[in-house]
Amino acid sequence: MNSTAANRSNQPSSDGISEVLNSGQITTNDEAESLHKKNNCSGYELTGSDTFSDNGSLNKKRLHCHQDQRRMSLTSIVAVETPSSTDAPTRRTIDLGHGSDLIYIQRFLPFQQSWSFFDFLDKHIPWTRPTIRVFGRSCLQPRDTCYVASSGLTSLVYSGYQPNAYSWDDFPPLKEILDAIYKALPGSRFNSLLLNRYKGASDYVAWHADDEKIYGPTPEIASVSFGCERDFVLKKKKHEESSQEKTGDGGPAKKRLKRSSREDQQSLTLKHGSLLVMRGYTQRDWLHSVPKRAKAEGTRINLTFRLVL
Ligand SMILES: O=C(O)CCC(=O)C(=O)O
Ligand SMILES: [Fe+2]
Repeated sequence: MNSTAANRSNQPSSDGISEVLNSGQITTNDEAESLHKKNNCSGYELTGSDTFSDNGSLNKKRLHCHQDQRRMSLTSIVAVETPSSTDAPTRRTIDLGHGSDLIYIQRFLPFQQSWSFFDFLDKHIPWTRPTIRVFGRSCLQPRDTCYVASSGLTSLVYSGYQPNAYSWDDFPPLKEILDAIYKALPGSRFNSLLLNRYKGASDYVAWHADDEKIYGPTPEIASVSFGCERDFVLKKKKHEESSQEKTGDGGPAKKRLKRSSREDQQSLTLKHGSLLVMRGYTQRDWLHSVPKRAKAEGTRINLTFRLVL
C-alpha cells in the first residue's frame, strides 16, 4: 500500500517484518479518544471480540504513498521484480507462540499483475462505506468494504452490520487470486472474502480479532494486499481478552499476568502483491489492526479470504 517512488519500486530491502521495538509504542489507547470522535469511530470497531484504539504512533517509519507512483520508470521495478526461473517467492513463517503463527510472502503475485488486480477491484467492486455500531454508537466505518461468499453460508455480521454477500461469479479475477492462494497453501479452503479499501491516510481498521463463531476456533485467514503499503500490527490479547486458558495452555495465573513484552507485538509492512496468512490461535489470542498513517496517502485494497464452517 505504501507507494512513494521508493516504495513502489519494491526495492528488495527488508521483508517488511519487524518486531515492534518499543513496546510502549503500541498503545491500547483510551476509550476516551473514541468517545470524543463520535462520528468517525476513531480507534474503535467491534468485529469479533474486543477492540482497542490506536494512537497511530506505533512506528516512526515514513509511509509515503502516491497513487501516481506507478508511472515511475519501470526499469528499476523490472530489475528487482523479474524472478529467475528458480526463484520462488520467499516465504517467512512467524511463530507467535502457543499455537499461533503467520506466513508472509512479500512477492506473492507479480508486481504488474497486482496493479491489474488493483485497477479491476478499485473500479468494479461495489464498494460501500457502511454505518456500523461501536460501543452503542452509530458511526461510519473508516474504510470501504464489500463481501463475497459462496451461497448457502451463514451470514457474516460484525459491528451490527450484515453485509450483502455477492457471488464469486460476479468478479472472475477474485477466482484467479484464490487459485494462486490455493497453490501457495495446498489443502486450504476458503469460501468467503471480505474486501477492504483504504482510500488514504486516515482510513484504517481498529484493533480487532476475526474470531466470529462462524470461522471456528482456529480460522485460517489469507490476506492479499494491493496498492499503497500499510503497517499491519498485531498485539497479544490481555489474558482476560483471550480464551487461551480454556484450553489449559495459559500457564499459571502469575505467569499469565506478566507485563507485555516485545514478544507480545509484531508489525509487518504489507506490500503491494503480498500474502499474509494468519493461522492457528491467532484470532483467539491476538488482535490486529491497520492504523492510520499520515504518509500513506494512496489507496490500498486488501482481501481477506476466510472459511465459514
Ligand atoms: O486490511 C488489512 O490488512 C486487514 C483487514 C482486516 O483485518 C479485516 O478485514 O478483518
Ligand atoms: Fe481482521
